[in-house]
Amino acid sequence: MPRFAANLSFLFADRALPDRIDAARAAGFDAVEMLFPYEHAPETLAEWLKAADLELVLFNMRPGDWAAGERGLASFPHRSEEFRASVEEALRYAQRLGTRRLHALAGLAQPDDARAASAYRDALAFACDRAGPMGVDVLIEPINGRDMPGYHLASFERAAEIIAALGRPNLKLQFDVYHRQILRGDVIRGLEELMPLIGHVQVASVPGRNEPGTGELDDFAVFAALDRLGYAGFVGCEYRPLGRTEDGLGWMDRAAPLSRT
Ligand SMILES: O=C(O)C(=O)[C@H](O)CO
Ligand SMILES: [Mg+2]
Repeated sequence: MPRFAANLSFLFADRALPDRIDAARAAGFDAVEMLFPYEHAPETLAEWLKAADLELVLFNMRPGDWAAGERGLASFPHRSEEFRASVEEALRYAQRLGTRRLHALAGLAQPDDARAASAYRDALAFACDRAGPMGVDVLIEPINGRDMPGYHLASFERAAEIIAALGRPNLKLQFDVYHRQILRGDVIRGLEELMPLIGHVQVASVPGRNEPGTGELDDFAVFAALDRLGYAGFVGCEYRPLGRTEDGLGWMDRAAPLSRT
């Protein structure tokens, strides 16, 4: 079964970050991911993670003013300096924390806005060229318009086209099973077709975005497909627990009965 990473922006969210880290370890995770690490110095985060023997496998570049509703900078031509600074900052964190995957959020701009599309490609090329020599992948994630209305990247086909067009080996797809099911369905076929492009997978039930196994999809069949396809990366648990996180982790025993100690 795949290796699961606890998303610390979603799981154990009723406590402070150091306690979330400890809780993830206590629950049997070896790896974690989070939306944004920037409230804490990288040295502090590195200490907390080391003490819990956890790997931080993914986080996002700064998205602009998240609290004000911004959802990324990469598709705004007039904010390219800010985007580039966010790449440098994320790479500083990644180097200190040993993180090999950074998600670049596109921002809220119509998918058919040609200036936004061109700025997005330029921004991704810059990020990849900076990250490549450091062994870091840049990820792009199609996000459904119900959760994020107006998001620039709302199509798996378009994500694949951008990856092909840019020709950067470290530009990868973040395949979130939850978004895929809402945007497109055909999840396992999507994994089969897109596997060579996939750098990270995330999971949550549909439609509730809760624990795997609580929605309309057979998430365990999806995990089995990842194994069959030889997926060697992580599956981020990016779901909203229905109750206390610990009380809802029974799905992990069903998914990977031998991996929790
Ligand atoms: O919303 C998601 O699915 C994500 O993975 C992003 O990081 C959004 O911020
Ligand atoms: Mg996601």
